[in-house]
This record gives sequence, C-alpha cells and structure tokens, in this order.
Amino acid sequence: MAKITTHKLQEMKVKGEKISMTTAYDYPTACLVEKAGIEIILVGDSLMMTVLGDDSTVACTMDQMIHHIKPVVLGAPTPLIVGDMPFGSYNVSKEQAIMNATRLMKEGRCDVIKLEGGKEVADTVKAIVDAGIPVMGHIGLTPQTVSKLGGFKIQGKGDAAKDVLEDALALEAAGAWGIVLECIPDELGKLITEKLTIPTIGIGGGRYTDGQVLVFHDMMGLFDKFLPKFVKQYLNLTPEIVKALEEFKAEVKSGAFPEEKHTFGGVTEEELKRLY
Ligand SMILES: Nc1nc(=O)c2c([nH]1)NC[C@@H]1CN(c3ccc(C(=O)N[C@@H](CCC(=O)O)C(=O)O)cc3)CN21
Ligand SMILES: CC(C)C(=O)C(=O)O
Ligand SMILES: [Mg+2]
Repeated sequence: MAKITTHKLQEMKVKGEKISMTTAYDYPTACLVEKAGIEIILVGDSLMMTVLGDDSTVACTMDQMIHHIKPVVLGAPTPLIVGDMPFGSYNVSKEQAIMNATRLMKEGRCDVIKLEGGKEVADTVKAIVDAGIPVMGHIGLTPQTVSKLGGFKIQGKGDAAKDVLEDALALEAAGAWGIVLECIPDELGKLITEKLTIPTIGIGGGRYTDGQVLVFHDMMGLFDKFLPKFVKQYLNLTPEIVKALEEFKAEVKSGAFPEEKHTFGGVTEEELKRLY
C-alpha cells in the first residue's frame, strides 16, 4: 500500500471516509498494525503507563520517545507515524519546541508530531509548522496536565464547550493538519468536526469525529489499571497469555517440555566419552 500522508487523510475527511488510528510502542506491534491496514500509528507518551508502568505521562522524556518511535517506524512503512511531544519539551520557548520537534523527526524518523493544548500553544504550533514539521493538536482531556485538570476527567461540558471549540479553531488557524479530541461530549465532537476543515480523531470524542483512536493495550485487554468508558475491548489477551504461561510452567516442571524435536544433535555420547 502507498504511504499514508496528511494530504491523503485530508482527502478522506472531504470524502467522509473514517480514519482509524492506534498506538504502538515497539516493532512487533507496529508490524501487526501495518498488516491490519490502519491509517495512523501514534507512538504516544501513554507508553509511560501502558509499557513502563507509571501512573501518568508526565515523566516521559524526549529520549524515551525517540527510543520507542524508531522501532515503530521500522515495523510499519505504510501508516502515518505520529510522535508525541512529551510534557516539558515544548512549553519553554518556541526555539525549544522547534528543536525537540526536529529531534523527533531526525532521530525518531516519525512523519509528524503531536502536542497537547489549545489557544495557549497556538503560537508554538505555528512556529513548528513554519519550521517545516506537520503538527497534530490534542485538546479536551490533555493527560500531561492531569494535575491541573484534577484527574482524567471529561472536558467541555456545559459552558466549557466554548473553550474547547475555541481551542480547536485556534489550532486550525495556527496550521495544525489534524486534531485529537479526547474525552468530550458526543455533540461537541460533532460541532468541532463540522466547523473544522482538518481531520478530527476522537478518543472518547463521540461518534461524529473524522476518525477514532484507541490505545492498543486497552483494546487488546493488555492493560488493567483502568478501563475508560470510551474503550471497546476487541480482544481479551491477558487470560489467554496467562494460560499459555501456566502451561509452559507445568510442562517445564513435569519434563513434557522440551521434546526431542526441540533439541540439538551434533555430538555423540561416544565422542563425549573420548573427551574425558
Ligand atoms: N492505557 C491508556 N489508555 C488511555 O486511553 C490513556 C492512557 N493509557 N494514558 C494517557 C491517557 C489517560 N487517559 C484516560 C485515563 C482515564 C480515563 C478515565 O478513567 N475516565 C473516566 C471518566 C472520568 C470522569 O469524567 O469523571 C471514564 O469512566 O471514562 C480517561 C482517559 C487516556 N489516555
Ligand atoms: C491518548 C492518546 C491520544 C495519546 O496521546 C497517547 O496515547 O499518548
Ligand atoms: Mg499522548
């Protein structure tokens, strides 16, 4: 398949074709997502929680992001690869933001970057875009500012809907190619998607966004610390993997594994006897 570009995704919005996106943080997962023909892979800073065991994304570093982006790029040549800018890597100055976005592109080799925030980061988004790097926005529930938000809570309810809409418009005006809408009311996701000319991708953003993103480990049943309402589990791998591990353990204990077919020849008992 031809490499997915932001231009192709823009065309999909115009044609009303829905866009699929999931996370991957390593080579084998990227290979699976490539095989499934998913259009976008997000190497998300959620890796802090899903594969590194932390309880927020705040501590994620640039080096960790680059470490995880590289193998995903190698495993998935077709999807658009989005690299998340970690907390603190774009809020000091425009120069800092451009330098770190450039690192994700040159060292990580992703296609585009994503950062969290609305109006307050619009100038930063414009500066990165002007430096030649396509930027995806991320508004609504922004996990990097969980401490300020007071928890992983739905955003944009009631009068607060206006702020989220204004954030979306500010990001589009700043030159973002697309926006993630996280944990906002169904009807607000619809309004923002209609008002914007760029694609919207929802995660708990309702039914009407141009696309949907879910964290790989959530949809496969490989993450059990919490299960947000917006997640659909397409597989529940944890019990199946645990069962396989228990079988392995039992066969090691009983000697049923390994069998002769799992062993190597190459020296006879006679030959060994001559050695001592
Ligand atoms: N595994 C995983 N999946 C995610 O979707 C995800 C991460 N990690 N890490 C970064 C953020 C954190 N996210 C989260 C985490 C929890 C909820 C949650 O529990 N939400 C409640 C709503 C709470 C409220 O509004 O009061 C829910 O029931 O969905 C939502 C998003 C989304 N992102
Ligand atoms: C929740 C998604 C959109 C994300 O930013 C991540 O996985 O890091
Ligand atoms: Mg993220």
